[in-house]
Amino acid sequence: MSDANAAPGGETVALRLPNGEHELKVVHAVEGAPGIELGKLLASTGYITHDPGFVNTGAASSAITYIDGDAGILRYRGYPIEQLAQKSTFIEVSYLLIYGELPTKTQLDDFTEKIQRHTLLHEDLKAFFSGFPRDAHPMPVLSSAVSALSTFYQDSLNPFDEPNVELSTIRLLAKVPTLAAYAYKKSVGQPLLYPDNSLGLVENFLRMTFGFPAEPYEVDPEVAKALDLLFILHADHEQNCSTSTVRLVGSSEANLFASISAGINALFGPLHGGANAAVLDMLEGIKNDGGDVANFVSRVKNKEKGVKLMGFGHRVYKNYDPRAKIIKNTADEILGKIAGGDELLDIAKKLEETALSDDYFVERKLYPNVDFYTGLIYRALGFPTKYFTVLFALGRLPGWIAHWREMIQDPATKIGRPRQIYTGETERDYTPLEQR
Ligand SMILES: CC(=O)SCCNC(=O)CCNC(=O)[C@H](O)C(C)(C)COP(=O)(O)OP(=O)(O)OC[C@H]1O[C@@H](n2cnc3c(N)ncnc32)[C@H](O)[C@@H]1OP(=O)(O)O
Ligand SMILES: O=C([O-])CC(=O)C(=O)O
Repeated sequence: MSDANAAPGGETVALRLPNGEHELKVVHAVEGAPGIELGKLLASTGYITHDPGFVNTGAASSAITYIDGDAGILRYRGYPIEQLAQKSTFIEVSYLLIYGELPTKTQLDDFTEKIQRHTLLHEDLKAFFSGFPRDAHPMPVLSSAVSALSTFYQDSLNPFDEPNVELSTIRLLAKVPTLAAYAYKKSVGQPLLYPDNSLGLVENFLRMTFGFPAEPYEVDPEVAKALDLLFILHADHEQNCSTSTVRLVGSSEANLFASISAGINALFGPLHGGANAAVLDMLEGIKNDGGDVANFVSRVKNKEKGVKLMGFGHRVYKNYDPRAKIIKNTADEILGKIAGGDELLDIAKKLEETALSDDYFVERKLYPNVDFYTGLIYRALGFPTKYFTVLFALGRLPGWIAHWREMIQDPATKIGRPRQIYTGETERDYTPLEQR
């Protein structure tokens, strides 16, 4: 086969397959990222591409988030993550991701007000929380509750009914923080609070999580600011596992609530969003073993079963994750202000330093990802480890919604349906039970 990647956009190159020579058109979807219509060509010739983990499969066209993994660049709708982190707010970023442009003041006020009006849950939905076991993990509690929204808003299940998709979007942005706070309250056995709609989205969530009914709760502005920043940094990451799940489920024309619930379940795993909790467990384990970072790193390099450097490595970033850079730079400040420092932060930094000067990690281009430093901040804000991935889900919600809407509106969308390479038995005859 010719070196197709070397050909400039618009040209055709020859692809030689056992069934003949084919012309392959080279397309440039994004500057610097050549795409080749190989998939379409192979499908037409009957070949199946074996790509476990979809390492090299472009499953969608998207105008939402741009990543250059080699250069460590992340942009939402063209805006660098560094600028958004410094200047924007989570609610504004949510608007940007979903509608494509930064809002005007009137648009932002209107969006904020709509969300504030929809934060309440139906009383029957609140009753779900008493059905889960007390020690239930808050992630499946959240995904079940989001799935249950489909049963309360049955008028909003048609994915092509635009006004109702808009309403479902607002309902999700408004109600998921309430559901997330209730998942927390359930896990600590405390009473649920009604939302206070005079508060902003993050402040309201903090109050419902840490406040008590009929007691005043002062939101610490430093805590709200730190959480808002983390939500911005998590808000989208193109075709990651949970977003791809949302798109895959939605490609069958399943409704928005069902698709987001599936995304929450995909996020739960420790190789994806669950890594933020796994990092903290890892750091605590190292601390309890006397802080021997070098020993832990050699266990990772020896590929000891179940031992990985959690919060390290990424499918797309082969350079420092720009979000991890921002979080690392702010962790000292935030932890200093809120918790007066943190011993685990010192272990994390030592771990990073040891890994980044080791050939094993250098050769494999393994750097800290978004999950490496976040858990330390969540812990300082008062969240238990088990709850960290729920916070990731709150941040990722607008990205999931934006992708679902983009997918539903895209005429090129087809039901997601990968093929397989069959490795089982060839045809054989049935043996009656008494002869086996
Ligand atoms: C929000 C997010 O989802 S960010 C990711 C969060 N997940 C984690 O932090 C979990 C730890 N990291 C990982 O498991 C992986 O790096 C993933 C899942 C993120 C990416 O996986 P992949 O792109 O499939 O990379 P892959 O597993 O092929 O790794 C390539 C090589 O690096 C090694 N490697 C990758 N990540 C790590 C790690 N965290 N610790 C040790 N070695 C690692 C692999 O063992 C493999 O080595 P090999 O070539 O000797 O077999
Ligand atoms: O993009 C990915 O593969 C993982 C992810 O969600 C992120 O890094 O935020």
